[in-house]
Formats: sequence, structure tokens, C-alpha cells
Amino acid sequence: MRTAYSVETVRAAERELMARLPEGALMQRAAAGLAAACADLLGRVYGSRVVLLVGSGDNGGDALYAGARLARRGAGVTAVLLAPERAHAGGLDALLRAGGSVESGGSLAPVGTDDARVAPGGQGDGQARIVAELIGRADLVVDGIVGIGGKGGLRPDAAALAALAADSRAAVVAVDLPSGIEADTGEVHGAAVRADLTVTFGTHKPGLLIDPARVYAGSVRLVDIGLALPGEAELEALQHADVAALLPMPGAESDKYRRGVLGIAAGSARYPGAAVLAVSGALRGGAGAVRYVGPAADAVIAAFPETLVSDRGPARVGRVQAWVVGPGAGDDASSVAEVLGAEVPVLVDADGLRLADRDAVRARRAPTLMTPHAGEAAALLGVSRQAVEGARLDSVRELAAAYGATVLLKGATTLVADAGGGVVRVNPTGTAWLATAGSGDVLSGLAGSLLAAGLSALDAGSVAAYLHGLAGRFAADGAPAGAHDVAAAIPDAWRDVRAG
Ligand SMILES: NC(=O)C1=CN([C@@H]2O[C@H](COP(=O)(O)OP(=O)(O)OC[C@H]3O[C@@H](n4cnc5c(N)ncnc54)[C@H](O)[C@@H]3O)[C@@H](O)[C@H]2O)[C@@H](O)CC1
Ligand SMILES: [K+]
Repeated sequence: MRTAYSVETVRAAERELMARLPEGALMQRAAAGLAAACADLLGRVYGSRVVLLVGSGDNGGDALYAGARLARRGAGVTAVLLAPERAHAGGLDALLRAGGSVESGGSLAPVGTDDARVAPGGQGDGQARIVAELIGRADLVVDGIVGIGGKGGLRPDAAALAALAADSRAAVVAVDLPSGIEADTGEVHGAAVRADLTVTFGTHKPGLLIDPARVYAGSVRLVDIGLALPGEAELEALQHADVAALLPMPGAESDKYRRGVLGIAAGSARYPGAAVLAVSGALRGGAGAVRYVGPAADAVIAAFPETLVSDRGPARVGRVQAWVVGPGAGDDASSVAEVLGAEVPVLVDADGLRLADRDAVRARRAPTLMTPHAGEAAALLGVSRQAVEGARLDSVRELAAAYGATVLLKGATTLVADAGGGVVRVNPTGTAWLATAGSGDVLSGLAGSLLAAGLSALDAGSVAAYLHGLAGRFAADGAPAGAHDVAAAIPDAWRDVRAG
């Protein structure tokens, strides 16, 4: 399990550890890990050109000490100081003693404007050109502008440096996190550094795993500095071993009923394909049997003759261990209401989200898993799609609380949150290839199967997202794939997870 902790928790753990260690020991651990990651990225340290972007906090201190280590190995290292008089004194001293040099970067943005670009003719014109040339010629830029002490998007002088780094051909390594992102939420308010690699200390921060900030982080390397973190994380990402342990496996006594029967109320005359795709996901999710209820029975049987179909309403078919309702359901509100009345776990997706009565969901005693994409979540919350996409963690928690349900918010970093708070799961296997019509229907069926097998809504949602993401990668393999192909690749995803 990969976990991420809030800034507050990290600070508390740091205080506790610092009290037991000689002064500066923690920063040396961080700097050693950072320098090693930079050296790996550079390949050859000797003769390389490294520029450090240094803010006035300890994040800049990490960058300076790491820069000193690289300078001792023969790199040409220059620190661009945003606030020369407040730069970390010990780090600066170490860099200068190792042969590094210093430039001022504090007056690059035109005074009195919000324009982040370096404007010729401004107060620091000559200096701005020197810094721009340095960054333009660098092999590596190290972003030590701001770490977990940051608030909001970058200030104009820092944003000017971030823009230069983005324009340069240098690799960009962020120290702890890309400066300008919100560490606790993954939100990005204004300018932020775009890194190729982020070297983070002690634990992942939530923002490194959640969009949109995750994209700014590039790949992430965790450096152990000895922090002891408490039991419950803010965020967790399942990995192969966690998923393998949760997959339902048939035992000697299994029959189709014990393995779980999943009911699917989906599809319409207009959207029969949604029903077929939901069933295709369900059959690959391990359910002993799938009962289909709705007007697309002919299409379902044609594609999957093993499906049990019924033309009665959901309330009158035989027993099931879980329901999926909503994919392609059009305006069939009565099926949604009937399914919500069932005393088994229910997954509500697509049209079902719009048709589900909030009080009926809240009144349910069995688990409910809602699976909106950002647009559907926005409609339920009464906000814009952009508002949801910009604040995914808050949005998923708010929706879960409002409906008293577990919510899976789809996206490149799918989030799953329970109603009662607690740890939120983030899916690490997502891929842009999954943004294809019908892919959500496959996910519904798959997650529904796992609910029928007895997994909690949080586990069913996060295991399904994991397998679905992996299947999407296998199906696409560098070329576009349809939802049907994603469903067909789910068995490969299971095998891959079980192989470890
Ligand atoms: N506390 C510890 O024990 C350790 C901390 N470490 C490093 O220390 C960092 C935290 O250091 P600090 O608490 O000094 O804080 P930071 O260095 O993260 O940030 C504080 C500085 O950033 C400026 N700042 C804040 N928001 C800004 C914005 N939007 N634009 C531009 N500048 C902004 C502030 O004015 C302040 O000068 C961590 O992220 C990590 O890199 C590591 O050395 C490991 C050990
Ligand atoms: K940083």
C-alpha cells in the first residue's frame, strides 16, 4: 500500500523525530536522497550544469545541500536565490564551500504587475537575462522554491523562474513537491513548477497522487528520512499485493450462488450497448451468475448467452447479492427506485445517478456505491465540472457525505471515499486510454461483481478501478482500444495482479 499523509501529520512526525536527532540531521538525509536522485537522472554528474531555484525556507535548504553534494562530484552548480538575505544560511555556506556560485533571482518579475514572465526593460533586466541564460543552458534545474510551507500558486518572481524552467531543455527535479501545488489536496491555484521527477521526503503528500497536481509532479521518488507516521493515512493507493489479497477466489465449496449473483438493471431501447458492456465487466469480475433486467435482453443474450435475463422489474426477479443500476437506463426512474429499495449492496452509475432520490439513498442500510465522472458529480453537487476537476478530493468527500454513500469519482486519478470520512483511496493504474465511450459501463459491472462477492464498497470500488485501469493499459498497449477490448483484457489484469 502506498500512503500519503497531510502536512499537519508530517510536521508533527518531523518535530518528534527532530527532537531525538542532532540538529540538521533530517535535512542532510533529505539532501542526500535528493542528490542521489539528481545524479541518477543526470547519468554523468561531472561537468553537468545544475541550477538550483532557492526559496527562503527549508525546501531551499534541501536544494542547497544537495547542490553542494553535486558540486563536490564535479557539477557546475549555481543557486538562484529568490530572497538572498533569507536563504538557508547553512546550505548556502555548504554550496559556496563546495565551489558553487550564487545569483539573485528576486526581482525578475516586473514590479507592480502579475505578469510572471521576465520582461526586458524591467528593474532587474540585466540580472534577468543572466538568470534566463543560466536556466536555458542547464542540464538540470532543481526546484527548491517552496515545499510543504507553501500556500497558493507561486508569487510572481517565483512564477517567472518556473516559466523559465518549463521553457528550458533541462530536466526539472522538484524538492518534496512541485512548488505552487497544494500539498494536501492536489489543487493548483495559479502558477506551479512542472517537474519531470519529484523527490519527496518521509511520505507521499496527497497532492502528489491526485490530479491536477499529480501531473505537475512527474514521476515521484520517495526518500525515507526515518519519519514514524501514525496508523491512518489521508490517502492510500492499492498496489498489486493489496489487490491480490482482496480478489475473491472460488473455494472447493463454491457454487454460483456462493460466488455471488449480480443483478444488473441497465440499458434501454436507445442504449442497449450500455447493458452489454456492464454485463461484460460483471462476467469478468468473478460473479457466479449475472441476472439482467431491462429492455436490452436480446442484445445481452446475443453477446453473453450465459446471462440470466428477465423482463420483470428488479423487485420481482430472484435473489441477488448485489445490484448495478443506471448505465444507459435513460429515464427509467422506477427501476432505480426499486433497486434502491433492495436490502443488498447497490452500485448506482450514469443515468441512475440523476434518477436516484437522495433521501432514498440516505435511507439505505446496505452499502451504496455511486460512480460518477466529474460532470455527473458536478450536477449532483450543483457546481461546475471545472470546480469538481479542480478540487477532486473535496468533491468526492462532499458527495459521499451528502448521500451517505461510498463515492467513486472517475478520472485519470479515480478517488473512492466512504461517507463516514476516513482514508480515501486513489487509483494508481488509470490511463488516458480509458476515456472512451462505454468504459464506465464496464467498470460498473466489474465493481458490482465484487460487491456481490462480499467486498466492502470501498474495496469493491478501488479494486475494480485498479483492475479496470490495468486492463485499459493492456488493451490499449500504445494504440486506441474500445470499452469492449478493455472488458476482454480484465482477465489479463487479474492474472497480472495474482502473479505479483
Ligand atoms: N521540517 C523538517 O524536518 C524537514 C523539512 N524538510 C524540507 O523543508 C520543507 C518545509 O520547509 P519550510 O517549513 O521552511 O517551508 P518551505 O520552504 O516549504 O516554504 C516556506 C517559504 O516559502 C515561501 N512561500 C510560501 N508560499 C509561497 C508561494 N506561493 N510562492 C512563493 N513563495 C512562497 C514562504 O514565504 C517561505 O519563505 C519541506 O517541504 C522539505 O523540503 C526536509 O529538509 C526534511 C526535514
Ligand atoms: K519544491
